[in-house]
Amino acid sequence: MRLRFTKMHGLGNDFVVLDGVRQRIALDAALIRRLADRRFGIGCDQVLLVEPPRLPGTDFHYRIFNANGSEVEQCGNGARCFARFVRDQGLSTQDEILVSTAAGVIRLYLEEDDQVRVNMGIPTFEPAKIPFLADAPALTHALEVAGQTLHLSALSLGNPHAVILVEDIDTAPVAELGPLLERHPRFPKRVNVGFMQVISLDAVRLRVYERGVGETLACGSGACAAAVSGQRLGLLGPSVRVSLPGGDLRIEWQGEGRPVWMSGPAERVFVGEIEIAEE
Ligand SMILES: N[C@H](CCC[C@H](N)C(=O)O)C(=O)O
Repeated sequence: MRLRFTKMHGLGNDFVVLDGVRQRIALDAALIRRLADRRFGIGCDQVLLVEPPRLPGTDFHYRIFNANGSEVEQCGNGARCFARFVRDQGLSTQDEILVSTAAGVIRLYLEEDDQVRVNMGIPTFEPAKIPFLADAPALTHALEVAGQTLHLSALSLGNPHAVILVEDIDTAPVAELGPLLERHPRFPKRVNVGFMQVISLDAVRLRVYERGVGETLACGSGACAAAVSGQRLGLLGPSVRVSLPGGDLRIEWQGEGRPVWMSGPAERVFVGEIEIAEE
């Protein structure tokens, strides 16, 4: 069977986007891993599946799969590419698109200058969503990792994030600490790990070791998690430029109980077809 796909990226965080509205697609973890494989498949950090709406008042459903085949609740860079995809494919003519995900409903806005703005929902510090915070939602928590005591913040944007403050992201031990934290027992659903260097009240540099992938060139939900954590620590204001290795995102948050807004680009790279085994 031939499966049509579109290759896209948000600041180098790259995706295979599948139209599940006009083609019937049965995805399983093995097929996801094959599509994501940079040698034996197409290659991407995540596979995004566009599906017909499941909730009244929404325009689409959005499923997200990490390269390791795990299905997850949220993908910020992917949401921007989702909006660009449905417009380019003629699946929608709207500038505002309401999409249900495993984490709830997100609202996407296509803007003139090829930017996409996303209401990423309200960050939560509830232990039910981020069990790490079961011992009271303090602002930072000490955690022993590889003989070091790390001080990290933790929160959920639908998907789980830990954020560590570092002096310089260029020398941050991302490759060493990322995998150890990603699968630390205190994060039973594993976790995305952000290493944040605060530059000023409205600018940070960030690297993210993503759950189910490894370090990516950018992480939209990770940028939101970093900006929210920094604001709660009194280090950042309500509007932050987050500079990731792949480029910059603008993140805005008006405080507890309010949604986080993310603005940034979404690019299409190529379209193609891949042979997959019949069902
Ligand atoms: N690795 C993430 C999903 C993708 C998030 C990232 N690509 C983004 O732009 O938010 C997780 O397992 O929760």
